Amino acid sequence: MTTYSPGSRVWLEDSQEGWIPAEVASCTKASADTFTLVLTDGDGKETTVTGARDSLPHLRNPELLESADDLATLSHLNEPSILHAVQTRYAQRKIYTYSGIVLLAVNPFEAVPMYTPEIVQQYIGRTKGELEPHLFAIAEDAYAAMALDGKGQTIIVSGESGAGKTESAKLVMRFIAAPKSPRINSDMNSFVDGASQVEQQIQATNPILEAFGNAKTTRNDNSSRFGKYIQLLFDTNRQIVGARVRTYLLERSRLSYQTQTERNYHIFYQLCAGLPADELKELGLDADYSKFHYLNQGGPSSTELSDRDKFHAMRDALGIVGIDAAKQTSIFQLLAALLHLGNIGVTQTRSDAVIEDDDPSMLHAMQYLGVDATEFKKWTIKKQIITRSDKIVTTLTAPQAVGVRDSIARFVYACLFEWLVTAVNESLTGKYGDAASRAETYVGVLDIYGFEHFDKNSFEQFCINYANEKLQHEFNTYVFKLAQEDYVKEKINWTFIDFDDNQPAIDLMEGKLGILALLDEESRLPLGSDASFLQKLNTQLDKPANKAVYKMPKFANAAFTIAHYALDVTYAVDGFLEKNRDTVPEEHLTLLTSSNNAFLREVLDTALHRVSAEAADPPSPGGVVSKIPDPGRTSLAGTTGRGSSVKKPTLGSIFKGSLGTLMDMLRMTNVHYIRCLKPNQHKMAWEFSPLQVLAQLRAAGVLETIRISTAGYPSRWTFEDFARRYYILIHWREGPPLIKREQFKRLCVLVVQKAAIDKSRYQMGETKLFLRTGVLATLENLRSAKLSAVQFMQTNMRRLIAMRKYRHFQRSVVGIQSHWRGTVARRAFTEVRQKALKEAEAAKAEKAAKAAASREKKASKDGQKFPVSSDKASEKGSPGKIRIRRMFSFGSKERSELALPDQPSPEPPLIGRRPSRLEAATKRLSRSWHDTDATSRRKSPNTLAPPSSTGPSSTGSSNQFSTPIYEQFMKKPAWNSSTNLLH
Ligand SMILES: Nc1ncnc2c1ncn2[C@@H]1O[C@H](COP(=O)(O)OP(=O)(O)OP(=O)(O)O)[C@@H](O)[C@H]1O
Repeated sequence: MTTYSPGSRVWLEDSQEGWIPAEVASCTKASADTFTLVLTDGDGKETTVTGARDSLPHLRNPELLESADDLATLSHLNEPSILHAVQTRYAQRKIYTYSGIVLLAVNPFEAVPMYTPEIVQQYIGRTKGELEPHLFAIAEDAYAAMALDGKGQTIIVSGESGAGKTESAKLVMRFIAAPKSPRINSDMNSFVDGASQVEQQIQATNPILEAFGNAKTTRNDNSSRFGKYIQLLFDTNRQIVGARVRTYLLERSRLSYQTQTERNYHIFYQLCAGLPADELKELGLDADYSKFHYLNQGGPSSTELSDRDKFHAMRDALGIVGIDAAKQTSIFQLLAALLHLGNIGVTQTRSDAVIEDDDPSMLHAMQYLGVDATEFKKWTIKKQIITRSDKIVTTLTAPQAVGVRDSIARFVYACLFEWLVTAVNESLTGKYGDAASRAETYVGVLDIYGFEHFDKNSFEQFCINYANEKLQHEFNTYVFKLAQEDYVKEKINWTFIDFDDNQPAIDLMEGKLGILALLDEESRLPLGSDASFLQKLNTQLDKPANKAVYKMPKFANAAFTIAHYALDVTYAVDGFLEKNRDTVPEEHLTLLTSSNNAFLREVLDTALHRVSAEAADPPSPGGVVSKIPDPGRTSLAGTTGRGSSVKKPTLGSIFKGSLGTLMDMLRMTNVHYIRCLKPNQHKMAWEFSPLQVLAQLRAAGVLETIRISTAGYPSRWTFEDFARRYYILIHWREGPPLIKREQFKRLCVLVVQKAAIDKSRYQMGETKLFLRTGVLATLENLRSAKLSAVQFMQTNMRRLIAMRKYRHFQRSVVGIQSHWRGTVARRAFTEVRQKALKEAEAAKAEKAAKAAASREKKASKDGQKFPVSSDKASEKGSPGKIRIRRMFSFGSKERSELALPDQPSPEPPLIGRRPSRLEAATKRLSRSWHDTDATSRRKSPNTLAPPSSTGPSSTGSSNQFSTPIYEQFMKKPAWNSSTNLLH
């Protein structure tokens, strides 16, 4: 059990973000089994939580694990931690994350450079986990497993609409179909340069299926409105020999109705935009598609140009899969017929529906369908009820007649789609399934709609969620089985545990007296209704045995609720019967199957009768039956004959049948999972809406899987990996030697003992160490604490060494500086002294000359007296002597010239003895030095910088010594470099 203590990192629930990080400020025991936590979030806001240990906030993982590329390695496996890991990685532009055997793929909503030929090359031959998570890693894993023992593989790609299933499935298929050493191609969308014919055919299926099966919806501009399973077939040499496509539950209602923001199937717009004018005219069509009722209910098309381009691409693709020009024209005629069908005017007179005999749309439609217009009109506005003894014909109201008209259009379109899939398959496997019979093994890719829940959920959501419930069951069984297999293989003590399985929900839907059975029963009653269906449901299913899965909603009358594995969904019964029956009246079926249009007959024949019996492809001419299991196909009729003896299957039963076949096949294969996630509703690149993704993680069963995982030992480490990471937890004398001797298991034992992990919380297997949830977090915390202590010691030791070095360096610099200053001062002093001596000598000579001159004068004017009145005359000595005296005397004019300009007061006079000239000069020089130095030191007190160039010597002072000395100093680079160093 994980513990809370001050400093523990937790997740606090938040209505906007889902969860926000917080820290435990204090933890106290409130009662015997309840605790009170005071939490502080990032903004410093305090929150107090009180509750039993299980209800306390989820713990956060150590930072190292927070953006782990495999969620299964998280120590605290909880919703917020998983969401946070996916969000952090997405913010780092990492769209793929593993969650055990599942790859989570978050839609980037913009082209990402992750599928280049270079990246394809990187993933070929590499095992999952060697490189960053990627769907190529999953594809390579599947291919390698298939190549190894020939076992069939299936990659299930699921997710909600717009999450990126189709794009992911296409990339996976391209990777698998790519030659295993493709030439590098600069076009990132086509890394299969030089693809073989089979590969080209496989790629050609995309534009065809997308044109006929995709449409613009509010959630996705290119939404696949059907599920599909594509099987890539390989021979014994693991070379691709062909492929097979199976489709599930095409959304038929779209053909006759679309909401304002959605569109009909792309093919209709492509036809109007891309067909040449003469061909359009021939078909009675118009480039302005808004003239057709089936196309003008939805929003305006903003992609006409791309519709035209796509039409040509689709036409080329039809050619590649072997549908020739004549067949193409027949297809376009049928499509034109459907558009005209939608334009047939139905009016109402009193209580009867009326269609004009010469309605141009009806005539056009019947012309292309090859059906008699009178008969068509009759059975569109009338209805025949066959009783045991009689046939009763009644008239229909206008809305009922419109309903019949639309059901015919939907039925023909569904048959056309089915025929196309068959044609594509013939091209991919050869007419007699030749490739399928040569194939030894396969990799299948299932692109299936994810769990859906809207404000109003109807029959479509019921079927989709039924499929997801079945897939989830397979998934749980598979994950659980895998987990347990590992325990057995590693020989650890393990009691097989049961997990809450979703079988009850599946039984509720498909059981003998389940929802689908009751719906079929009601659908077959001539007077069956949605209300009586709901009544049946409540009578049969609202029982204590179903309490956990079936509920009658409190606030909705015409609805029922199913507790799915992901969440509870309430279905409105309104329209269930109509959608389940969705078939044409018997009279119309007869009209269509006996049409003059040979192509229409072929289409219906293919769709209605080459079905379940042909579930396994027909034997090739050589009589070899395919070894490859067939994932089933959408059958539009039962297994019995044609005409009135056909027991018309309901959509529900068709879907149940094909799903059953699919599940049988999945059980025979190794399954790989890709769960696509849509990060936001407005298709914005790199925007992440946590609450929305959380709902998808729940719906994708990721959290359910985690729940299963946490029941056992979710963290598994090989002894070596574990030892190398955690050896620092034991004594340094023990760890490294054990690693050197490769005694990893022994080291693991020492680590868990040293960390005082309870024995019930880990198990030693044969090659792996199994840890219960939370243990890894404890070990990570211990490791972080130890590393922090080591780092602390290292930091302080480094600081000490650096300080010592610094002081030594500082002393050296100061020593050099004082030596250098001494040298410079001595040099200056010598210069001054020499100059002074010279001047003294000159003065002496001058004095001698003057004395001689004076003596001469005296001799010539003997006896004459001269008056002495000026100050100068009072000075004793010769003029030279007087000048020298003035120069070195204090208080004189010369002295002031020598003084530094900023010297506040003159030097006090020497008391007693008058200093010698040399003494005075030396003293002045040294004082000048000292003062200058002090001034510059004052200016930059913390440095050992040389005297500033703006100091006294450069301010125009008359100091004849300081200027050249400073200049010398300034010229010395050693000063600057040493100064910088000390900075
Ligand atoms: N790997 C990717 N890189 C770039 N863009 C992507 C990727 N995957 C999906 N997209 C974008 O998301 C859009 C929707 O993707 P996609 O059609 O595959 O969704 P989907 O899950 O198949 O939806 P639906 O169920 O409605 O068919 C694409 O048109 C594309 O713009």
